[in-house]
Amino acid sequence: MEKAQSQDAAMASSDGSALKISWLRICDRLKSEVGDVEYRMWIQRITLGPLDDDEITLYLPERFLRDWVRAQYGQRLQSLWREENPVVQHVELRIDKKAQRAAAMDDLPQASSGSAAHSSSVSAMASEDAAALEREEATIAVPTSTNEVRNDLAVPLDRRFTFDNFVVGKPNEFAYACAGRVADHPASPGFNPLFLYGGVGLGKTHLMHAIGLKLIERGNISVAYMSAEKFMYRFIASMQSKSQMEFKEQLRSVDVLMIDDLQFLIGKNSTQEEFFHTFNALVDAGRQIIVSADKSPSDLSGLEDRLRTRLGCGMVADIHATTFELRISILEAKAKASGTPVPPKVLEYLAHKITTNVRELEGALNRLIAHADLVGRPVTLESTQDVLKDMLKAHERRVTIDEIQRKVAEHFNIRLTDMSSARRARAVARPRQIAMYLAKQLTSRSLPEIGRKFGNRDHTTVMHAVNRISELMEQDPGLAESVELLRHMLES
Ligand SMILES: Nc1ncnc2c1ncn2[C@@H]1O[C@H](COP(=O)(O)OP(=O)(O)OP(=O)(O)O)[C@@H](O)[C@H]1O
Repeated sequence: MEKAQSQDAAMASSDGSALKISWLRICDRLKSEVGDVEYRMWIQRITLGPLDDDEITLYLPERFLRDWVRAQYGQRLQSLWREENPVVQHVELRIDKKAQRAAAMDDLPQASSGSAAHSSSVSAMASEDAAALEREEATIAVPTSTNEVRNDLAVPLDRRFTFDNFVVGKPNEFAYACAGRVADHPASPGFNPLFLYGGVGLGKTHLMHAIGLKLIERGNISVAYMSAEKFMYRFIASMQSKSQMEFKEQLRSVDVLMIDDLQFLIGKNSTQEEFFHTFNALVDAGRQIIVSADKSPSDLSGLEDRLRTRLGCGMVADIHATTFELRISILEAKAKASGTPVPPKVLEYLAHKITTNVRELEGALNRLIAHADLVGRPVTLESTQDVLKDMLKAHERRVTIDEIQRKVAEHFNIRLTDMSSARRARAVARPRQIAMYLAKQLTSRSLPEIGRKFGNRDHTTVMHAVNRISELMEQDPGLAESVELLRHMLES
């Protein structure tokens, strides 16, 4: 009787609709754990396959997606399935063969048949991607120079991002000089590739565009600029539309290739490989490559070694965080260009309050100027405090993972490097877990982002740390007090 019941339960939980419901619930849970961006990028690409005994198959359309999902979410998918549906004990991640295109040049396996139901979901995905790409294309302005690449590969350059509009100070003078040199003498020895790196909103894109604009202005040179993300989507789209050769040829035909935010390619092995071959082909042919990233080549762990080595072979230039003096100079230049008078004490106030990046500084100034124009009153310190109230408040409260790591390391008297080290001794591992817990509580970072900041740990490790510290805080008042004290120090 009991056996019959459990068989019934197993059947009920393994029929198609029960599986779909389980899968939807798992997707919801993953979405809240990993955040919207990661979810859309990876989990949403998965389609549900059949259940065979106790093994559920999940499909991904490309090898690199499959490998990435397996490495990042494999264990978590398995444990969520086990929780949601006791019939499922194992999760198998497979490449959907129908989604692949026969491509002799490519490293992906050859196409073969798959299930009809599944192939329709994949072609739906392919057309969804194509539609997204079309929408993107539609929002891209038409290039105004005949020298720009006239294919669908490159994104037009922003004409405001010139060398003249770039304010130079100690933190960016070296990068500025290197960019100027490449604009004057592209592909010269020692400057190919040019690798620009630095924190968010510090002018990397601006400098790349400035190089491109100057080269185009001088004439007869083709420049292609795109983000690494766009490179990846173009690459995938070319596979889906069987136009890889065209994609490769277009890339290899440019004189200057600029790829922004290269860190996006971390973990995307097939796209990295494609980029590596493009890189070699262009450099060997005496063309210029310019790359930007948030870290130096040697710190971009997750990129293949051979690619990192090649990226570091030319000129590597760091853009440092802004100083107060540079922020003031940037504000003065932008205020002057706007034509609206802004008193020096307002500029000083902004430069003191907004220290994170130039994009935010610029945004604050633009808001003040727009407000003054709209109400027809001059900008004053009082109006600044009022207009930017919410923005300034958000700045005051913002806590970064770096600060959390520093404070926690100081508090427990451990080395800062132990926050990302592999050491497992309790004296190090517990403070690290506390720092992860505080990062989850005090920042809006997703679990994978937090994991990356702690020595590229998996998001499940972060989740475990968060749960463990919550439990311990209930059991151990001493530990709860330490954590609360740290939270208070970080928030005040
Ligand atoms: N030194 C500078 N002088 C003038 N404007 C600057 C300077 N640095 C940055 N900016 C402006 O700040 C904004 C952000 O810069 P940009 O987009 O180049 O940053 P980024 O380093 O590429 O950031 P991300 O990491 O987000 O890609 C742009 O509007 C840019 O013009």
